[in-house]
Amino acid sequence: MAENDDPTVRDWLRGIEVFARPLPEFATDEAPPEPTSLFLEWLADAVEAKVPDPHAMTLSTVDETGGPDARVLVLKNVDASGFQFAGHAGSPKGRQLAGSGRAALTFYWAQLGRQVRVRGAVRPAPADRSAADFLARSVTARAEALLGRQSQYLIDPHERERALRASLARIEAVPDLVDPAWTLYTLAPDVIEFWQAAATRVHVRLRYERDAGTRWQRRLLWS
Ligand SMILES: Cc1cc2nc3c(=O)[nH]c(=O)nc-3n(C[C@H](O)[C@H](O)[C@H](O)COP(=O)(O)O)c2cc1C
Repeated sequence: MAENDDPTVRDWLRGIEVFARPLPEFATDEAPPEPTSLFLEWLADAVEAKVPDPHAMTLSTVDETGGPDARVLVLKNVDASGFQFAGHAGSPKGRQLAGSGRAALTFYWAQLGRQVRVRGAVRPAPADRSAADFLARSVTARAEALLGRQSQYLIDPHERERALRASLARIEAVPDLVDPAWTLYTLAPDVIEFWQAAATRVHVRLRYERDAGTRWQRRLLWS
């Protein structure tokens, strides 16, 4: 059978409805001059609509060969400096962020038919802020991070259990132990797009682009 030639799967996928629910209107002429307040408004709407894990987002990066990579992370904060998230500097995403210095974030809030896309330069936060983020994590999450082996092959699950126990013991002995490789990153956006689905399929798109200064330009996009 040729690739992608299974009519059962194709028909099954085609039969799944998309955007078949009441969706909000997006009055772009009422959008604020800067995107942060609109993002926070949409995030609050997602919380209100009980979207599961509304602060989960896809972080996209490129590796040293230009190959794309992506994974889901939680958003830690948003302020005038940008979007913050945290991870291990020695992980694949940490190495990719250090290499290219740029990334993209994607949020999708299905209940509301809303997508937000963010692009920009990424910088590590000062060590004290990364440390504070690390110490705010659960003991197990800290113990796991201290292993510094994220995304490596796991050959022996028993070795992982042993290493985790040793890591937990280190934290018990020194409760404010910090992994210096745990890093809070800030993505300073230069482009943010707000995308609102419509049942008519005439979707509404508004893109904020930062000009050479710090001002934002708002532009509608074809859908
Ligand atoms: C909902 C959700 C939230 C996650 N949050 C984080 C996070 O905040 N930081 C993190 O390093 N990994 C987080 N992960 C795990 C990442 O998706 C990923 O597996 C891990 O960071 C390794 O990625 P890498 O190999 O690209 O470095 C989360 C996964 C999910 C599904």
